[in-house]
Amino acid sequence: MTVPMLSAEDLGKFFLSGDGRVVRALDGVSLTVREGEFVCVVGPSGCGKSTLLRILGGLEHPSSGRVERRPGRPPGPSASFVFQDFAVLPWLTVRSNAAFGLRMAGVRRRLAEQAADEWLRRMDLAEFADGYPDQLSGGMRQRLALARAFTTGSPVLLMDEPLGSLDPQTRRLMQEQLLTLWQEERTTVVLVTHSIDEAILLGDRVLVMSARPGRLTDEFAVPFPRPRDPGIQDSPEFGRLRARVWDELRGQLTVHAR
Ligand SMILES: Nc1ncnc2c1ncn2[C@@H]1O[C@H](COP(=O)(O)OP(=O)(O)OP(=O)(O)O)[C@@H](O)[C@H]1O
Repeated sequence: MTVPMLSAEDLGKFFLSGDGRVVRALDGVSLTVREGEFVCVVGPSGCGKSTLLRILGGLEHPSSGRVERRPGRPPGPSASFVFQDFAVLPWLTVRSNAAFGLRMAGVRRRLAEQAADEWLRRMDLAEFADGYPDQLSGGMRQRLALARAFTTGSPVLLMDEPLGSLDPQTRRLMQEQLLTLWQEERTTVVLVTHSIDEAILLGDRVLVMSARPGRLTDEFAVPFPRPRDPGIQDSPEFGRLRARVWDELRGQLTVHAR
């Protein structure tokens, strides 16, 4: 748990908006994510959470600062993304979608599909393997997106509000499933969410970001032992931590609203 898997030092990011203005999205963001750690990031809308995740995963270059990732073990992509909008490919079968990340990494079809089938089974999607994503419900499509990310065997999963478009009941079930899966896999995860409860339920640490330009303003260690029972959400200790995180986040929202 002590080996750094991913670290960012003094990240800054500027964008040029459509009307020629400079948008400062991130400023002085430094963080270290240890191997096997589950880190959640909360912050006001538009504060740069997705930008941070994209930079951590190498989809975007920072304007300043740097990111260091430990090379993947076993060889393969160094990070896999899971997005809110499922990002499944409608013209590919469910199996080919699950195998997609590995295929893109150059793994032969048969091996990639074997790995995909195993993850589809674990995600209760085995019977849909030959079907297409439009035959799946929203929750099932998001399970498919998770299956694809886990199938890659990538040591780091970067999740951008992965459960954000699910209805509350499905979201709760998915949180429980993610909790169980993570406990089995211990993959290093950075997850962006708007839900404080989700961040505390899933994470080892909750990082709070300021309104734009995004900076990390505070972090909270989550004291609940693993394996975690989703029932902890009803405990007084959970309530107290929720209140502390909300206090910090509300400060940032208020600054933003002024
Ligand atoms: N490619 C881009 N070009 C111009 N501006 C961008 C680009 N990407 C992001 N931005 C701007 O940078 C800021 C941070 O965006 P980002 O999507 O990272 O925020 P966020 O915290 O993930 O937002 P939300 O919570 O609403 O998903 C926003 O003002 C956004 O408009």
